[in-house]
Amino acid sequence: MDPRPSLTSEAAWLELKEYFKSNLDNLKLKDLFAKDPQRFQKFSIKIDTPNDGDILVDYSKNWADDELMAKLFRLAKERKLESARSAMFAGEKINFTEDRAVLHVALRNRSGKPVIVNGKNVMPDVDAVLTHMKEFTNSILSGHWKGFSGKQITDVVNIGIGGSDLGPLMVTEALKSYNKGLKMHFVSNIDGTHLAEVLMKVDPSSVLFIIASKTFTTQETITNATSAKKWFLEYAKNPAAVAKHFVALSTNEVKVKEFGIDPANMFGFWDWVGGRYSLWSAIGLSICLSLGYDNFQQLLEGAHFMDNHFQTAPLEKNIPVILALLGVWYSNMCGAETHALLPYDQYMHRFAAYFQQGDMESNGKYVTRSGQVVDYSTGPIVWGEPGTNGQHAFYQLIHQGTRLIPADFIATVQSHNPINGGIHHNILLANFLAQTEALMMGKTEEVAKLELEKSGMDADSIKKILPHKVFKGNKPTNSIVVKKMTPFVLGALIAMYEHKIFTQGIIWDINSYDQWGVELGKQLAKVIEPELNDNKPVSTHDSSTNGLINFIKANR
Ligand SMILES: O=P(O)(O)OC[C@H]1O[C@H](O)[C@@H](O)[C@@H](O)[C@@H]1O
Repeated sequence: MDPRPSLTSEAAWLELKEYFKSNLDNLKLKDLFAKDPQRFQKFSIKIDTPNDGDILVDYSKNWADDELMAKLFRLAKERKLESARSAMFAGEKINFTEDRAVLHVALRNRSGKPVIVNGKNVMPDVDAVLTHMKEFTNSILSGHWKGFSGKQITDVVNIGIGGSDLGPLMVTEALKSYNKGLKMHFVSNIDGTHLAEVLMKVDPSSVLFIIASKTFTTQETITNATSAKKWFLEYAKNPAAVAKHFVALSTNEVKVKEFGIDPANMFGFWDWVGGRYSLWSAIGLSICLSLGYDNFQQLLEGAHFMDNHFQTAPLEKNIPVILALLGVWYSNMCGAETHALLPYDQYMHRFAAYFQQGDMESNGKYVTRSGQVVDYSTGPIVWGEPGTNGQHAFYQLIHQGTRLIPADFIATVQSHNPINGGIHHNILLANFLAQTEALMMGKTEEVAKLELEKSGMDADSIKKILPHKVFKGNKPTNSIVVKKMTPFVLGALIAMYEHKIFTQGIIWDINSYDQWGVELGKQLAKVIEPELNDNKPVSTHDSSTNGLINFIKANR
């Protein structure tokens, strides 16, 4: 990709700044709706999936009108978004700090077309790993695969961290109703409690450990895997039994062998798959085992469907592009610092946690691709919890706090658990709808006053309480509604956010695909770890770090 001029010198950027200053008062949500009866039709997009119903993205409750949208699309064009998108899909090494292509889209490429990396079509390798995953999954689920004592596998423990944990965990939870019978467990934290708690629940003769690590050098994962193997061998006694109970997902065959896992039990992937984009690769093996291979394939199909939309829809009708541009508007022009992801779906309780890595590790960068320090903000803080729990916890601050918090509300029309005649889901949906309406409409002083008067309150008390009862409203939200959370639809939603992150990275001119920021803490932990092995006081750090280390040593 060519070097880009500084973002703050782009004509569209300057126009947006000006628009913010002179027009924000004209972008009040209530007025925008009053002015234009067609606003919902104009500012929403429905895409029709082949078998899983429509996906509706309603972005009409945003501080945006036609003129603003036109400026945002112009910004995307000035930043050469379309050619950057082609570069990614064509396998150019857009992750230049690691000299790597960025091709998670190849992992779910169902088009039959080749994808070339370093002059080689990678699709045969991708398909070979998928076939291996399919065979293995079928053999485990059918009970054909037996443990060392002849028992079938009943439990799967995925040991990984970051991208080798969050994706499989989020998806197996989000699609739990498709589970084929295996009990799924995830161990990520180096805190021995995480592994110890899981080991208490599983039987060594019927457990399968999946050691998931792109590099196979991550300290947490290798330590957890080593402790799991030690625990397993205490029961199995025979090192040959490891082959029946340990498999590896990695790009590093040498390290996998060194750990003692047979390369026949290794599922490979490649350096052009970023950790936080790897659930589509062999890292998805626990997803396959939980949902069955056909459902995993549906997840890939859904993502591919969204890849096609992102590649072919005009910018003005392109969902990831629109979500990204609105995010840029709020972050860079309106001063928003965070973005909330609020799924009204209990199964999606790890969705925000997943995209904390997806977004914050991708776009948490302060240096442009050409090495300049940015003079604008980049990736937002991403956070969220499922509705309605969030409503009873932090929504107060969204409704009446001082900060601007753009939020995506996500809901499914149909529930996987329509218990008690569907009343739960009706109430859930009513809350989903009411919140974005309330955030937009607010409650004026007049309305609040009338309500208090009607309740019979005296004038003095009304005066005291009235300011606290007013909601300013005008809080922007997106609503994303799908028919049902199927594997296909979830795949499409994940890919939608991936491409949103890509688009924002291009606007901000940062490399969204490296993660050097996670290294420094790891390096320092390696220095400190041996210092904890004796009781001698330490004085080589700053006084705070010395004080903390010495407190720990004195209290062991
Ligand atoms: O799969 P691995 O190699 O164990 O890495 C696990 C994680 O490590 C680091 O925190 C980062 O590089 C993440 O992006 C990665 O997902």
